[in-house]
Amino acid sequence: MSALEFQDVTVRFGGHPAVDGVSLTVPAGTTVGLVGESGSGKSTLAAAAVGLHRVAGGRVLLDGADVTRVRGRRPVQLVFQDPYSSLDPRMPVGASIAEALPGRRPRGARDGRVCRLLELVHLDPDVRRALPRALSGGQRQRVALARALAAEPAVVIADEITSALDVSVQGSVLNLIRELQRDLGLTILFISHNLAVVRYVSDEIAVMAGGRLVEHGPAAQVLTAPAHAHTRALLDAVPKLRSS
Ligand SMILES: Nc1ncnc2c1ncn2[C@@H]1O[C@H](COP(=O)(O)OP(=O)(O)OP(=O)(O)O)[C@@H](O)[C@H]1O
Repeated sequence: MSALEFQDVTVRFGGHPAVDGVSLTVPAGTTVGLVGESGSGKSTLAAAAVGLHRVAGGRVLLDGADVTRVRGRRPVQLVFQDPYSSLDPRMPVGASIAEALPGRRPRGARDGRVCRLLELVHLDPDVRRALPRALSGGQRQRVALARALAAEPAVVIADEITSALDVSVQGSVLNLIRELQRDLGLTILFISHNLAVVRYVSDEIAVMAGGRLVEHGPAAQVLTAPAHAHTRALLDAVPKLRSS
């Protein structure tokens, strides 16, 4: 299990800071939910952690080492809202997952590993022969998770992974996230604009607004005693928040 640590991270686009001095730790083996309205900088922070955006200031550390400088195998895996962006539409999903497996292994061993990864995300191993377009949105998102797990990551960053799904499917993907976190001891940064969704999976909740982190604490505390006006506004946007 590994901790992911953003230390005073700044990311700029054309001089404008989209992420402005954010410090946030995702403790090993826990899920931290990151919420904030559209444009608050959540995705930019996530992309910085996997080297997709250059960090203009600060550092992103994995167990104390700068993760943006890691060569080869990526210990931090990012799963997006739209699995089409991570799955090649012309490639059977099994091949997409196999591509992400580390190291060399015989074909039979690769196929066996792909089947086990599909089972882990509760898909029939036969799905490996299908193209992404033959699958439902929820199934594609499960394949994207299997592909991320194939890389044997220490940390998974899930960026709005349920936002494009029907509400009924959202619940089953959220259950899967909880299960994977618990069974594999993953460290997860779970990003969503929807506080109700974040609440369901998170040990801690962090809130971004205007590129800055404005609130962070245990999930129950942030939800019941929000300290910042932005958090209260996000809570007000979820009128049907039920207790569980
Ligand atoms: N590649 C880019 N080039 C220029 N500006 C960008 C780029 N990516 C993001 N931005 C800007 O950075 C700011 C933060 O965007 P970001 O996508 O990180 O926010 P977000 O909280 O993830 O919102 P959303 O959920 O809508 O994606 C916004 O003002 C956005 O327009």
